Amino acid sequence: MNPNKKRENDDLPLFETKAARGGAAHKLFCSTIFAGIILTWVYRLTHIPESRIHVWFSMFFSEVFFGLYWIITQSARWHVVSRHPFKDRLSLRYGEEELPKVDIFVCTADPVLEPPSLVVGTVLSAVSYNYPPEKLAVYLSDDGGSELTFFALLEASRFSKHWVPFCKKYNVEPRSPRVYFSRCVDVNEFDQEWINVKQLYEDMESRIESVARKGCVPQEIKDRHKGFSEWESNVTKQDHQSIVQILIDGCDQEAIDIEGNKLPTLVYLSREKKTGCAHNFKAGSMNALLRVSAEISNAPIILNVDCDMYSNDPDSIRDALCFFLDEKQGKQISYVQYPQQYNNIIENDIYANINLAINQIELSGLDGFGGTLYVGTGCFHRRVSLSGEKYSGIHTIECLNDDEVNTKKRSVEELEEASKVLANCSYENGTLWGQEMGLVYGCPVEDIVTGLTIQCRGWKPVYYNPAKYAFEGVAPTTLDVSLIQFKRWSEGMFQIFFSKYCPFVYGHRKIEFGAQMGYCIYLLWAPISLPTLCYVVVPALSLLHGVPLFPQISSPWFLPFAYVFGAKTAYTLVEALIIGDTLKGWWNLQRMVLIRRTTSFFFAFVDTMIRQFGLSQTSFVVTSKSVDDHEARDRYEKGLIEFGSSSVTTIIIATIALLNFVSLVCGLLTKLAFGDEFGKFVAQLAICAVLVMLNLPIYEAIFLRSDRGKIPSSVAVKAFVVASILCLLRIY
Ligand SMILES: O=c1ccn([C@@H]2O[C@H](COP(=O)(O)OP(=O)(O)O[C@H]3O[C@H](CO)[C@@H](O)[C@H](O)[C@H]3O)[C@@H](O)[C@H]2O)c(=O)[nH]1
Ligand SMILES: [Mn+2]
Repeated sequence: MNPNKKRENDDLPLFETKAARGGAAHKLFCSTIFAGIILTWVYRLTHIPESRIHVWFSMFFSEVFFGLYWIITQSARWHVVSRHPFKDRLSLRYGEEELPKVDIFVCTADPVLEPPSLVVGTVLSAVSYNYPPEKLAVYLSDDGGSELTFFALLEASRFSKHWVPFCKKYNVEPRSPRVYFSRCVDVNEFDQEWINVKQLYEDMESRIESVARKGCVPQEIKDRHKGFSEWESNVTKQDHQSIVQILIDGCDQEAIDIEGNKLPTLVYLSREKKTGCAHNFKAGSMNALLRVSAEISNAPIILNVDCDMYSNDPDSIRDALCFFLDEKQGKQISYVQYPQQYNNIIENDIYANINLAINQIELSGLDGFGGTLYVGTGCFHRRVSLSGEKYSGIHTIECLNDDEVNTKKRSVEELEEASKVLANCSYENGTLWGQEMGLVYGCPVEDIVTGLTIQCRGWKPVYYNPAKYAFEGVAPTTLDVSLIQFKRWSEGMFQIFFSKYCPFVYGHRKIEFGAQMGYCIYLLWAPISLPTLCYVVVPALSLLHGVPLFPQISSPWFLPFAYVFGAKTAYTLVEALIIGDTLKGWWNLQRMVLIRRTTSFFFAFVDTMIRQFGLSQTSFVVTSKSVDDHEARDRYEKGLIEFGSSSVTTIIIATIALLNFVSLVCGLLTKLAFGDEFGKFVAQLAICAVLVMLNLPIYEAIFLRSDRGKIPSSVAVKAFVVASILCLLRIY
């Protein structure tokens, strides 16, 4: 390292933080909406009717909830910041040999839902980062305890000898061979070498897939690697001993690729599972990874990705390091979170997977208050903060390179034996793992609650959203899977709200108030189902029964209602367009918000309530990342919603659609002729009309479609019955 160079560059920060523009106008506009909201409340309280008070108050309750919730969502829009790292300054300041070690954790849980060929794509993208290989170690945690996954990883360790030098030589991107080769068909970019590597990859993939199809590894293959002996006893997903296999030992001089360069360490881990012994899902797996990696490589920086989240940018480790290594602010940074992005989103994003508002605005807004979320994947951590230490200001780059483990120089076998103990069920008994150490247990969104505890210990996280995606995963391609995911999330978040971790209590005086509010945007997903259900049912029913719920169109009180609705809608639309969404994308999102709120969030609310009375246990339903059904895949690509088997969900969706359709038609027929009546019911007619427009694909799925993804007639009939009963109920 040139000392002069070092000096002239030393004062410059390694990253900068910019505040978003447009503050004042935005704040003024928000105040007018706020005033409108207050006026609607005033109207409800000053115009209480003499009869049917419960109906009136259900509307009032909903409007109060929506109003307060809207205020909460503003917290994430008040102080939006963006971060910009300077990689070039980093490389001027630190030589390659001075960079810290990085451990990469990949989690998988099920060889069927998460096909091993997908998992090794992610692993291969991790071993081929543009980073000194002797400083990298990649760990695969397999909660499925599957020999199929182990076989795939073993294959990948061999293929990496060809893949890593090939990537670096030709600067291949992205570095998941699965994605890379699926994208460029038949471009003989680098001639023979390209063809060779592609052939090697395809051979490997077909071996992995044929073994996966068989469901077991043939004996002659097993005989060739000692690791398979672990599966000689009866190994099942729920019951097996700890398995640790170091497939590539970075310290070994022989661990080199075909060009003679070193390779990163590669480890397979499957922690012990015992029936009757809580394993705490992904949090448990991450904690086992934390301990095992501390034994083997003990890097001060940890990158955590889900098995479907391959690295899309081979340089992102260096970006993340700019935050941790910045002389002034770096010390306090606990984690650097990247957005969750997907590579299978189609143009007509029917399930609204793209999450633009969350990724482009809300997480940056929370970052402005020092409270950006840890979302479980695509996140770089400082090991000490993830393991539970408080921020104390002493963790600097010198400590980062503190390297005592390697000096012990133990053999692979010794390391494996020592690591197995750390991955045993009993290891955590009587310790603070899962409470004060490592990821927090007992919540299906272990990531969110863990991020919160880290912030409350004095650390400051960073959210970094680069133009070039750093990670890409697989988004759900059926309605079922998408709703399962949202149910797990909303349930886990609501559970946090009710636990000792409620940000207003737990975070009091520890994190900023804006961050406490920002958390609640997500923590209150589940209960917002109630006012939403009220708003999609009550105005429609009241319209049918001739009960007006809103001020006359000629009354001045009509204005605040119209303004609040119009301004909020315009706000979300303009925001969506500014951050790069399309009109169609926004419209799809409105539909999905309606569906999520009335199904996933509602079920999550009910289940959380049941759990409060101790009647059920926390669970974690892993989502499927493979679409074997080609017809379903076609429908996804055509933008047709796939209504699966989950009938209760579909009944709710169809009932709401039918109810509002009937109310709108009857309402128009009976009210349109009488000018005075019409004026009284304009708002209710408008609500029904909006809901009917949002639900057009639902009517299509009931009446017009004939494919297998449509709403089955049996479900449609049930929805008819439920809707009719609702219409006949004399609650008025
Ligand atoms: O017992 C388990 C269950 C899950 N996983 C892994 O956890 C990850 C996430 O599971 P997935 O089914 O893909 O859930 P998603 O809804 O896509 O996950 C999001 O939400 C989760 C919290 O609900 C976070 O843990 C994830 O990081 C975040 O990407 C996957 O890699 C799984 O292999 C385990 O390792 N062990
Ligand atoms: Mn996932």
